[in-house]
Amino acid sequence: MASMSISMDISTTFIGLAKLSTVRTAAFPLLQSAKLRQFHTQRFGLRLSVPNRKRFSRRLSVEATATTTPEQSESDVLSRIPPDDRIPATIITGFLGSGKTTLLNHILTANHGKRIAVIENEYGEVDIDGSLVAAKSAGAEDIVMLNNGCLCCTVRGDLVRMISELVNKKKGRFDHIVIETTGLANPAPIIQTFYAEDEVFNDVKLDGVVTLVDAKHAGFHLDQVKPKGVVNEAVEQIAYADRIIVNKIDLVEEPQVSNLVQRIKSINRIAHLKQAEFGQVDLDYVLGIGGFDLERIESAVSAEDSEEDHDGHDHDHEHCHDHDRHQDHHHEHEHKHEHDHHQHSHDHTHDPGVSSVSIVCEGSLDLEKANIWLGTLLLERSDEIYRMKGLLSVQGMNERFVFQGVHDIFQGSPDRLWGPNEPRVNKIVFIGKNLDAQELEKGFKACLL
Ligand SMILES: Nc1nc2c(ncn2[C@@H]2O[C@H](COP(=O)(O)OP(=O)(O)OP(=O)(O)O)[C@@H](O)[C@H]2O)c(=O)[nH]1
Repeated sequence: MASMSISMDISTTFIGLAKLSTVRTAAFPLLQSAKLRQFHTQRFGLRLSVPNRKRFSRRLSVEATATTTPEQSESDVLSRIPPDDRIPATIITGFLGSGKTTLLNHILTANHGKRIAVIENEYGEVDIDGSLVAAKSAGAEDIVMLNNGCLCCTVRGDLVRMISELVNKKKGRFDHIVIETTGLANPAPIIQTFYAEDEVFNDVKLDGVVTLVDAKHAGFHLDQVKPKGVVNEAVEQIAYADRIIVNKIDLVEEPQVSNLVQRIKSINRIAHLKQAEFGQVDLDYVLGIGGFDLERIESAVSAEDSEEDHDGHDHDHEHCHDHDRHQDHHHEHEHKHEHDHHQHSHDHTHDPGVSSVSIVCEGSLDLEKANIWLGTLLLERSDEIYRMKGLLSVQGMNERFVFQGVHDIFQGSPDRLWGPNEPRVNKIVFIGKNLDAQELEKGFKACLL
């Protein structure tokens, strides 16, 4: 994989992407950082919520049966404990662009003998991750897309239905479910689904939460000071992890990785942590972890939680983002959680400045123009453009061109050939702060021939 600096020549970068099979552009070293350092460190205050203690305790009741009957022989006890043959599910989470799909593809293409069903949740209505996963996923039994909202919020009910459907219609055809969340998902409500929803709990057990952390950009997201009541998703994703993968270490120097590792440990001391490039970890690090232990997390964060005022108040979450094309996200979400010993309330809102803009249009791209437009855009806005993904139709190229960007780094490669009757449609999604949909669409369309 070649790398080049945008400062060399913006106008050759995008063309380079199109010509080389896979190219990473490590760009804008000057831009990144002064701004990053001025963010304050946010104190982490995890609020772990057990949605329904009674239901959650069902999981414990099996263990209680085993330990509260000492007079019985071990074999007698064991015979009373139904084997847990529920299907394991792994949640892959991590901030935008941290490498979730890359890890998923690694899982799907590796030789582990497991038949895996995938639930893919994309932020924005254009299904790009699904195409990228599907293209490489010889190992996947099924890939189901959840495109109309963020799993942790509006489509949580859909997740329940989807899991039930998978189980009811395809039981026996897969051994493991992998769920990739959006980069902006707060994992807590997703985790809770596995304990709170009968339809899920009876057939599926949460095997583990794997969080990808982008070694280059994570510090920026962790430092972001959110408005009062707004969840810092990057922090929560680390907080809820069983396994953490500090990914993309090829993009940074060792001291930066060490600092980040310390930082992560200050948020979550109990998760196992590995460093990786392109999500390349042993599969037994991420699959077959053996159960997400809600109580383990709960006790680990109780010290921080106890510093909050918990006296008998409701716990409301409110998230705002809407996934209409060319619009800022605003969705509202409210759910109440009951803690073991007390109730409390917090308003959780996804950062209201974060939005996605999706552009879909037929036509062929003029690379020269696209290059100049994109280069200029990123020079000015790379801090605020968290993520770009595109499936592009490039003039003179027979293959689809897959384009990915995370802040100032972007990468592209030709994908499969366009089908003979397949419309050459460009799809590009931007996720970031203060995006101007009209401006982006205008700029992109101006690059079409
Ligand atoms: N240099 C480098 N690039 C990586 C690494 N891992 C992933 N990438 C690239 O980073 C980009 C984003 O990776 P994805 O796997 O799509 O990230 P994601 O977390 O699924 O992204 P979202 O779905 O947008 O949240 C892609 O271009 C990957 O090829 C890595 O270790 N090093």
